[in-house]
Amino acid sequence: MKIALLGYGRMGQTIEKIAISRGHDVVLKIDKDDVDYDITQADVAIDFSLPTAAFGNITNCINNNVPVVSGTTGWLENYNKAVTLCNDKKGAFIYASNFSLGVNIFFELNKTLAKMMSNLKQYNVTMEEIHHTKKLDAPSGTAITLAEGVIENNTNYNAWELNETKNNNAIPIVAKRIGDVPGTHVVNYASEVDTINIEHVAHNRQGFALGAVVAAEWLVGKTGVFSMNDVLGIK
Ligand SMILES: NC(=O)C1=CN([C@@H]2O[C@H](COP(=O)(O)OP(=O)(O)OC[C@H]3O[C@@H](n4cnc5c(N)ncnc54)[C@H](O)[C@@H]3O)[C@@H](O)[C@H]2O)C=CC1
Ligand SMILES: O=C(O)C1=N[C@H](C(=O)O)C[C@H](O)C1
Repeated sequence: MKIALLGYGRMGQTIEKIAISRGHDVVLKIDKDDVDYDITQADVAIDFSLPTAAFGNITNCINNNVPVVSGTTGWLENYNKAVTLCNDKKGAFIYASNFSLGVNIFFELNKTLAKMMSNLKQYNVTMEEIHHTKKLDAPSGTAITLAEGVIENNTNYNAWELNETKNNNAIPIVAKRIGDVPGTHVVNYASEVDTINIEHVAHNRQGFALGAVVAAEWLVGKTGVFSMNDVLGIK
């Protein structure tokens, strides 16, 4: 496959190595100063750019009929517009807050635990995410997906809040920025007598990058808006 990388930072460079090792050609490496390029030379584009750049990159791909995978976080106020455009143009698009297989299993574990805890009002849920100091957005996209997983499956919560909660029905998410941490997420249920924690720790960026390349391989030839659950066959 001919792959365009939209964003050639930490993730773009990791994805390039994995794409080449799987037999693909990286035909475009687009970063902030590249404004004039022909996206149609690629079979598929993979966007890991900035919150302010992702929506423009995604719409450019859809408008040019190039399937696009995006892992950029922090731009989701425009997600529904991207979905509408993709459906109107009969394009192909996948966004995931986290492309790693392990986190996608963790998302399912989180939903199951949230359901089990729904009737146990003595437990309060909190979340913590830890990332490197260069990360621009907070809370992480993954923490937002985890919070949404609790809200959909546990009637005690209907919102999330960053750092402090003023609302009893909101899930507090604490965001920490430390060194070069690739990504750690903890979901914690605490009562007066005990605590249950589930935790995912990324050891490096390889899992995110491999998942994005696998998603790109899966997307080519399809029409529609998809999720990592579609790629991984998770119901
Ligand atoms: N969904 C997932 O599995 C993962 C998502 N991410 C997200 O991916 C994004 C990128 O992360 P990193 O690579 O660590 O960041 P980074 O800062 O290392 O790379 C982003 C690159 O995008 C470039 N850029 C700026 N404007 C651009 C434009 N208009 N078009 C293309 N590139 C442009 C920047 O110059 C930079 O080189 C972040 O939003 C991060 O949260 C990161 C890891 C995993
Ligand atoms: O910025 C990062 O590095 C990461 N961002 C994603 C997020 O916001 O959830 C995924 C991963 O945790 C790494």
